[in-house]
Amino acid sequence: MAASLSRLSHIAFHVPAGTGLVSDLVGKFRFHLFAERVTAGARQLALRKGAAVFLVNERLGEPPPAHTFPFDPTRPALAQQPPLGHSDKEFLYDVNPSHPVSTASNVCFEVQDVPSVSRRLQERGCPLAIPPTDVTDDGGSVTYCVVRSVVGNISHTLLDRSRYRGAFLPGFRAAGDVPEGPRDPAEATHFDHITYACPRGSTRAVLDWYQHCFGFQRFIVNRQEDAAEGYRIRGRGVGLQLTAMRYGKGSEPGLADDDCKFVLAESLLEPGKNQVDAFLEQHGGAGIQHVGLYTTDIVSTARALAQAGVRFVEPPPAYYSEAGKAEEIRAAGLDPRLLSQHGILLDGDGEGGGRGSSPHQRRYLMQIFTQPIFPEETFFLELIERRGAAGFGEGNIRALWKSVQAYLDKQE
Ligand SMILES: O=C(O)C(=O)Cc1ccc(O)cc1
Repeated sequence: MAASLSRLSHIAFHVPAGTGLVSDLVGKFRFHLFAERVTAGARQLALRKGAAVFLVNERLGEPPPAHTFPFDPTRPALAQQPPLGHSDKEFLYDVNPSHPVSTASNVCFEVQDVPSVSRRLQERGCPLAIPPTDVTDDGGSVTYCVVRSVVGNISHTLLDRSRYRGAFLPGFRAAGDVPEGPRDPAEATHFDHITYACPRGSTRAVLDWYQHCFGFQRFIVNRQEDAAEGYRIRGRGVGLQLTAMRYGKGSEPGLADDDCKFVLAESLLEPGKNQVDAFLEQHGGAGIQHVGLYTTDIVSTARALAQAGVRFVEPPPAYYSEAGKAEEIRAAGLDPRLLSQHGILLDGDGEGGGRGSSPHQRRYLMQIFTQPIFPEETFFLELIERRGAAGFGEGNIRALWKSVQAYLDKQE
């Protein structure tokens, strides 16, 4: 039997000190710092927004921050590790990825029984980077292990925190201020999805690995999707293949609405620059390209984050005047001017959505994408509000793709 995952715990970044990630997450994205661990060589900070938790691992005492490190995308990433002077024991609960650029590289899950999950993974041929390990402090103890995935630098920490009552994990102390007052309108509730940028032709092997090791199951993101190939959007300058998967929870058959989905994105051979290939080149291989934060009120969330300084990708100028777009937005009970003011995209996912359907059938989603949050064209965040649509829509993806392509062309 595959190893069974209970729920997503957090997503971890690895960055050199001084990248500004923590101050951006707090000041612009309105995450709240709630726990920290500091050693001579590392700072680990846990930040929360609703149920979405990021762990930022900062390497201290390291010479140049990522944007001044002379990264050469034509050489293999692993040959270019910056000259670090710290031991790989500095980061608790993770392997040290020593990645040449800032990266989100660990998706951590809670599991019920780490030793049994580790045994199952080993039986399935998945070697552990860190075997089952106990960590204890005054709040109790946690057992964890780490497995490296088959995708670029992505690892998975698997942990059992059922015997722990502290702020986050043993070794961390509570930090930051607990937010007071009314609920923040910019609040996001949880991680909706995590999208991996994958090299061309690798999706099948990735799906097989997650299915084999963790019992992930494929799910359909759009009615137009081909069962063998995934959802392919191509032509007019776009070439993208999406395949989605999600984890089953042991004996529980379905997924709760707020469970995080995983999306594998590959570029298809089409002329011009694109977001997936730019990621692979500048990140130095496959990895987590973006994370979708779920909100129940995307207009308020986007407005609050923009006011705090978050920079979003601007949709192509013609997006809101495309045939039928304004009617589609009005039919959803929304004001096209309001969405265009904020740059929010609206689309059906091909399942009873979109134009021409009667209002009670309409299922749609709204999305807005941030610009990359590091100096490279790599990781970005997304806000997503779903009204019945569980997948993704072609219109939104085309709009994002075109905007990014125009931007990348200007960078030449
Ligand atoms: O729309 C989303 O959030 C997706 O996850 C689909 C997607 C994947 C990769 C891209 O470069 C752009 C869009």
